[in-house]
Amino acid sequence: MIGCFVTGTDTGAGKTLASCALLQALAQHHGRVVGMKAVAAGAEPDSQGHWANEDTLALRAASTLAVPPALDNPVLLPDPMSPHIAAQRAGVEVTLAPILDAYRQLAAQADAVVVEGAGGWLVPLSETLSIADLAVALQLPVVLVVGLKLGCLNHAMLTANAIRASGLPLAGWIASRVDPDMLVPEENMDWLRRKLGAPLLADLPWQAEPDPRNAQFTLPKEWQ
Ligand SMILES: Nc1ncnc2c1ncn2[C@@H]1O[C@H](COP(=O)(O)OP(=O)(O)OP(=O)(O)O)[C@@H](O)[C@H]1O
Ligand SMILES: C[C@H](N)[C@H](N)CCCCCC(=O)O
Ligand SMILES: [Mg+2]
Repeated sequence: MIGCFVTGTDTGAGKTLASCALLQALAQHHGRVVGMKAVAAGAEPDSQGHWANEDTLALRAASTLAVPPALDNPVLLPDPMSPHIAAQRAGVEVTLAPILDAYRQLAAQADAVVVEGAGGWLVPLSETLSIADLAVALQLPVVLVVGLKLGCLNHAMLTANAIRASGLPLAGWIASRVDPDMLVPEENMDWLRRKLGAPLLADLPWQAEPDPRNAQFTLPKEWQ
């Protein structure tokens, strides 16, 4: 079973697009791949009028294994804001146990599980819990999505250092070209390639209408 935790340089870095593209790349080698939005903040009614999070719906569309919502999105908070505040406003406390339990159930059915975080690495889930704590509890290798724009070099290095300090391996990184007007993108990519110390798994071009099917991946050997 392959599992990984997708984090980003920030919210809006392109984690959902990258996670969907990663699911599709994994599906070329494995039959049952499933995405998980462990903690979602922000919900809208879906086509059947059920409340759902848009990242969860996108991950579902890129998965080959259909599972109940309690497994691919164990924590759904209505308000689109930092999860610790959304949870407070919903009158709930985010805890690890139900998320770990849902992940175990997914891992028992799937060949590959891609878990998307929320925002960046140190985003709070509660007064005492962060996204990093969740990734550590899951004991998953991490994929870092770098939203390629001015400022991302600092965010990428800080995040890579924090991931390694947590004891988890950085399995690779994905560039998502979120800013079509960025100056010297190739020079920035060159620096990240040399300094992040992990393989570039995919370089997602800027797309007016982002579609995960447009991605070319180089998966780590153990994921093929
Ligand atoms: N390569 C790209 N080209 C164009 N737009 C992109 C690209 N990557 C991401 N985007 C857009 O940037 C916006 C933010 O991306 P996205 O929602 O995937 O971020 P995220 O990291 O998943 O954030 P969150 O923390 O909310 O989960 C979206 O509208 C997305 O479609
Ligand atoms: C609501 C949003 N789309 C994300 N899911 C949550 C982003 C939290 C960011 C918190 C922060 O770092 O300030
Ligand atoms: Mg997302």
